[in-house]
Amino acid sequence: MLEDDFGRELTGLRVSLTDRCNFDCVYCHNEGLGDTRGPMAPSEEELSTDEVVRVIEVAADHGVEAVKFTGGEPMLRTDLGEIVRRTPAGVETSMTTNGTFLPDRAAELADAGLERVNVSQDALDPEDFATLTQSGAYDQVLSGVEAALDAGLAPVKLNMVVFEHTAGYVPEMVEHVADGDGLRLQLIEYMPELAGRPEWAIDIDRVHDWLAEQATEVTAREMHDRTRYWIDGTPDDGDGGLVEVVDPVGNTDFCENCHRVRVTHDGYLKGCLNRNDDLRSLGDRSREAIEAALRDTVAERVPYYGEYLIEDDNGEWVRNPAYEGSKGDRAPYEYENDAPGSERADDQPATEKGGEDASHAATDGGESTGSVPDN
Ligand SMILES: Nc1nc2c(ncn2[C@@H]2O[C@H](COP(=O)(O)OP(=O)(O)OP(=O)(O)O)[C@@H](O)[C@H]2O)c(=O)[nH]1
Ligand SMILES: C[S@@+](CC[C@H](N)C(=O)[O-])C[C@H]1O[C@@H](n2cnc3c(N)ncnc32)[C@H](O)[C@@H]1O
Ligand code: SF4
Ligand code: SF4
Repeated sequence: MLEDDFGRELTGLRVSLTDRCNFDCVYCHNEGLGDTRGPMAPSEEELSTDEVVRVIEVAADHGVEAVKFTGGEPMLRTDLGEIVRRTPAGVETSMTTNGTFLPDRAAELADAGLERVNVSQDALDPEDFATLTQSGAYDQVLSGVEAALDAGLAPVKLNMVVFEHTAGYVPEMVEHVADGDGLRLQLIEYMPELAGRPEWAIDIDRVHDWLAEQATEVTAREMHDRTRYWIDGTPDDGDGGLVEVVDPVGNTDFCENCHRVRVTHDGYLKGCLNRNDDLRSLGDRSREAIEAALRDTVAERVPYYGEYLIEDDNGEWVRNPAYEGSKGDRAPYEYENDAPGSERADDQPATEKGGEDASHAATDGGESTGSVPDN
C-alpha cells in the first residue's frame, strides 16, 4: 500500500471520466478541473476505456480498495458499464452523478457491478432546482433516484451543496431521507476555493448544531472524520435516516484523513481537489508510466489545510512558502466565469472563512461504528 509523508495510506481513487456535463450548476467546482463543457461529443483527450481500466488496475495492485466515478457527468460516457465490469474484483465501485441518465441505465450499471450511487439534488422545488442547475431535469432526477433504488444501488446518497441558495431546504431534505428507505443525505459545505463566490458560503457549524438537536445518535466516519447524524434510528437498528456532513473548508481533520488521489479525464493524477500545481502526467499511459506517476503523486501529496495552506497571525489561510515553487506537468485548469477578484488555490489561496476552523459538533467518541461499513 502506498503512503504519503503524513501517514495517509492511499485507499481510494476518484476518476473524472469527462469534463462534459448536461447541467451547468452555478456552484460547480468540477472536481478541480475548471469549467465543465456542454454535453457535446467527447474530446480526443479523454482517457480511453482501456486506459481508465489500466489506471484502476494499477491502483488496485497498490492496495486501492474503492473507486469513485465522477466528472463532469460520468454517465455521458457510454462505456461506463464496460469500465465498471472490467474493474478488478474486490474494488468497491460507486458513482457520483446528476442522475438524469439513471432512469434508462441504472439497471445496466448494477448488472455490470456498480455497487452504489450518489445523486446530486440540491432542492425539493423544481424551480429552484432549475435555477441552481440551469436545467429543467428535476423530474428526471427524481426518477433517476427511484431507478437507482429499484436497481439495488444502495445506499443511494443524495448530495446537497449547502450554501446561501439552498440552506433553507436542509430541514425538508433531512425529513425526506428520515424514513431510512434506502436514501441517505450528504450535506456538502459549499467550497469556494476553486469555484469562487466566497460570499455564498454559510456557517456550516450552524448546520451541525441543528442536526445534533435532531439526531438520536452521532458518529464519525473514518473517511475524512466526517460527522454522521442518525435521525429516528441508530447505526445498530438500521432504521431511520443517515445524514452526513461533508465539511472540508478550513478543516484540518478532514485533510488529515484524506486517502484518495484523483484521475483527470485528460490523463493526469491530482493529489488534492483544491490544487492545480501538482498535476502529474500519466505519460504514454502504459502500466509503467501509470505506476511511476502514482508513486510520485502519493509521495508528494500533502494535507491542503494545515500544510499546503497554513494560518497566518491573523488566522487567515495562506500558502505555505515551502510550496510556492510547485509546478505540475500541465497548466492549471481554468474557470472562465469566475467572479473577478475571487480567490483561487493556484493564485491567492485564502478562503473567506479564514482561520475559522469548522469545529465539529459533539460526536460519540470519533470512531466509526463497527456495525456499518465506511461508505
Ligand atoms: N475538499 C474535498 N472535498 C471533498 C472530498 N471528497 C468529497 N468532497 C466533496 O464532496 C463532494 C461529493 O463527493 P462524492 O463524489 O459524493 O463522494 P464522497 O462523499 O466523497 O464519497 P462517498 O460518501 O464514499 O460516496 C465532492 O464533490 C466535494 O465537493 C475531498 O477529498 N476533499
Ligand atoms: C462536480 S460533481 C460531478 C458529478 C456529477 N456531475 C454530479 O453533479 O453529481 C460532484 C459533486 O460535487 C459537488 N460540488 C460541485 N461544486 C461544488 C462546490 N463548489 N462546493 C461543494 N460541492 C460541490 C456537486 O454537488 C456534486 O455532488
Ligand atoms: S451536474 Fe455535476 S459536473 Fe455538472 S455542473 Fe452540476 S455539479 Fe458540475
Ligand atoms: S487534502 Fe484536503 S482539500 Fe485536498 S482533497 Fe484531501 S481532503 Fe480535500
